[in-house]
Amino acid sequence: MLSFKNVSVVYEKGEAPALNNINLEIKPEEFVCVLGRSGAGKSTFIRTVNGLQTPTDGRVTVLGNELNCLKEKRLRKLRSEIGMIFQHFHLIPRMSVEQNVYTGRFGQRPVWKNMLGLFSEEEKRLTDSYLREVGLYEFRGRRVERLSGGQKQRVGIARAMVQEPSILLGDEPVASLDPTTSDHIFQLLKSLHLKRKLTTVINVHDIELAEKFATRIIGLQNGEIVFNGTPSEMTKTDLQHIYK
Ligand SMILES: Nc1ncnc2c1ncn2[C@@H]1O[C@H](COP(=O)(O)OP(=O)(O)OP(=O)(O)O)[C@@H](O)[C@H]1O
Repeated sequence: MLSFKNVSVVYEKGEAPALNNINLEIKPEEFVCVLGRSGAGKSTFIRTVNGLQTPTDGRVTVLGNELNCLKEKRLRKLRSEIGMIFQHFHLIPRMSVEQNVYTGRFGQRPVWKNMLGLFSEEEKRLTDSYLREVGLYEFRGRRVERLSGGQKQRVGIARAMVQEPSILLGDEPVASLDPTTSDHIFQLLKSLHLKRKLTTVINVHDIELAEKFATRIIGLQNGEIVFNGTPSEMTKTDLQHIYK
């Protein structure tokens, strides 16, 4: 599903690599949490999966496509298979919940249809169904700027899901939320993951959330994988190593 072969990312010549010779396979339907200190390379890792960051060395293969070899059109098509959620939501504050969710379809439609705001019955049905699933159907007409952080992240999740992705990526999606809301968001992510048979990869700072929800944990330190195993395999020593 996802494969990293000797992948390194160096942002500035002469500086330490943000990712250093990563070798990794992620299989379909895994729920992977990536742990690591600030600056360990978690965001860089996620960004290499959807082609937002090009590796300096090595090969990233996603759904059988080697990213380096893809032309813009194929990359765009592949990205429509990859939903993404963010720490700061990346929503359009003055637009409604529903309109924000519709933008998840933009990558799969001609630009003129997006500009005219024309959506098919199928797209409307999909949007309504995900708004119900994330618990925001009653709020569909409300401007996003009038929502709480947890509600905003639910909009972000619905927007990612209307793409009907097979891969869901999260770059610290709960870092701005309180512990209870974070747990609720993870419960939602896990239920979508199971129901839609997603392959999910999420960066998270909260060790307890990773232990509770992940099927596999990857620990990064200084751009290298220092732990790769199930939550039950992760010992205190492993954690000390990740957060050293
Ligand atoms: N656009 C960039 N240009 C130059 N250096 C960068 C860039 N983005 C990240 N870095 C550097 O790469 C390293 C890894 O950063 P990255 O953001 O991937 O870590 P992270 O684990 O996601 O951190 P955080 O938890 O703080 O978000 C850091 O040393 C960072 O300073």
